[in-house]
Amino acid sequence: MECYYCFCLVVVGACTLAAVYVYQALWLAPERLRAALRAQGVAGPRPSFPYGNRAHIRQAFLHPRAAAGGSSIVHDYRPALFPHYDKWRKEYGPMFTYTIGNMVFLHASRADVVRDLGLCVSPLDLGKSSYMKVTHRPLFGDGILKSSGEAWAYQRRLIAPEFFPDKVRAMVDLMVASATALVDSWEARILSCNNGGDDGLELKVDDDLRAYSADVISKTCFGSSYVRGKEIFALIRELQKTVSKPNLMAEMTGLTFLPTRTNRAAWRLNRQVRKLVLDVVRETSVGGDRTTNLLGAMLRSAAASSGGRAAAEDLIVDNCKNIYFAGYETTAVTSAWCMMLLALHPEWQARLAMVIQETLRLYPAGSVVSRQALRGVTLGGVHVPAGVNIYVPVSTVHLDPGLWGADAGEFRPERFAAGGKAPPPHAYLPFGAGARTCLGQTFAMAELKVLLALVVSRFQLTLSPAYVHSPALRLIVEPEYGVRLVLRRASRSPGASWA
Ligand code: HEM
Repeated sequence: MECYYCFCLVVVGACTLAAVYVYQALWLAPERLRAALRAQGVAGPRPSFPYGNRAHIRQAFLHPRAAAGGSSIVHDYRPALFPHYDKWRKEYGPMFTYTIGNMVFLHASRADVVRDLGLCVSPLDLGKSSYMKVTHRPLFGDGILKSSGEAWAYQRRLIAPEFFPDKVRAMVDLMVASATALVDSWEARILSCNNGGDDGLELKVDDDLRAYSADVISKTCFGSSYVRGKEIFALIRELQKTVSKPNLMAEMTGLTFLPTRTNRAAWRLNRQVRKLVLDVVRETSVGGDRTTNLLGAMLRSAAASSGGRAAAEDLIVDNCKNIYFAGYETTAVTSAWCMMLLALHPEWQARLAMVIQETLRLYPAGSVVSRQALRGVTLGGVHVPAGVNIYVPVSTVHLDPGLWGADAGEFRPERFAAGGKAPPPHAYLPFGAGARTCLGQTFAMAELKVLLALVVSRFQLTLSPAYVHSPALRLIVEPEYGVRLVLRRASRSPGASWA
């Protein structure tokens, strides 16, 4: 009998301890962070236990989203994609706090916060936001995009030199060859579908632009041909779709081993991608030290490291996936948005560089710049305690009439004209901000310029009446139904300029 009481006491004690631990982790710890922000005047919606403000977010999404076509295109996609941010910004101003599960967020759409992000130069100050890290693990692993601290700094040092301007210049010929193959194929399709006439070709350009982007990344960074990379890209895109919905329970508990349908699909895709990447690695290894591309740099670093074979393979596979994702989707989607805007505003088809910049302002592929304070930092005059996730909503900064003027929501590439009024400081961040800005920025701009210059020199673009304007968030902001254009062969070269 005594034994029974002892057992009951142990069970009750263990349950109480577990309950206290859970309450501490899910409520008291985040409440301390919220209190520190509240004390400095940073307010926000009241969270409830245990999911924080998740119900408020769901409610905000209940309103029907706008989809528009033809002349009724509105560039501001925030009411459709981020209605909760819009609502809270109206209630609490440009800096507010909210909570998802036990993760506390500081939402800040102010240029001084962007400026201060740039001042936090130590990898120990700010890391990447850990929100969705568990959900996205199959897609990003511990590669450069999602890692923090010294692990991130090491990978940045390893990868950055591969995207220095002289390296990118050496890649331009490969970009031109890939872009030429694409426009040649479009021209051939126009000719074959019109029997040599020029009534134009209706085309959903997205998949072809993805193929171009995949070809460029594959050849320049990995030396493999697109034929080999094609399978990897298709799998990564499937993986991206599979893990794009937050798995809140896994985020709060860290438990990822449950064989749910999503988990099983992600594991399968992950195994397939790993195998294919390692196949490419084995082929590349034959080139040994002579391989001068990104993959070669990673192979040399892995060979020099003392971390063992599994760690070396992880470094390579994770970063190949990261670069495929970072450099493939982003550029393909930006070029699709760019062609949509050029079709809508044909008068700009001869002046491209400003158009690319304006496209990246209206349709930045990365919708937020996200960080997590690894130790206390000061941003925009607010002391942000360690553990807080900092989200800068890029489109809100880009569309702020206080920063960009009353026409902030309109397509006006001339705002980037050389010699014109300079864009407002710390208010343009399509490639991120601070120490973690996009490594592929020069590469991406070169790739976009090469492609668009060739496209507008060969074709006149108009928007198809079938185009439906519906930006959708799938990790990056994409045209939900693709970009449908009508392409006609240009009667003469318009002489696209980089003005
Ligand atoms: C239009 C095309 C692109 C856009 C809009 C874009 C945008 C971004 C953004 C917003 C970030 C996060 C920056 C931050 O958190 O402050 C990022 C990071 C990154 N991007 Fe890009 N990117 C593009 C193309 C590329 C390409 C072509 C590559 C490589 C081939 C690339 C490689 C990377 C890498 C490695 C990082 C991680 C940097 C780090 O965390 O240290 N990106 N990019």
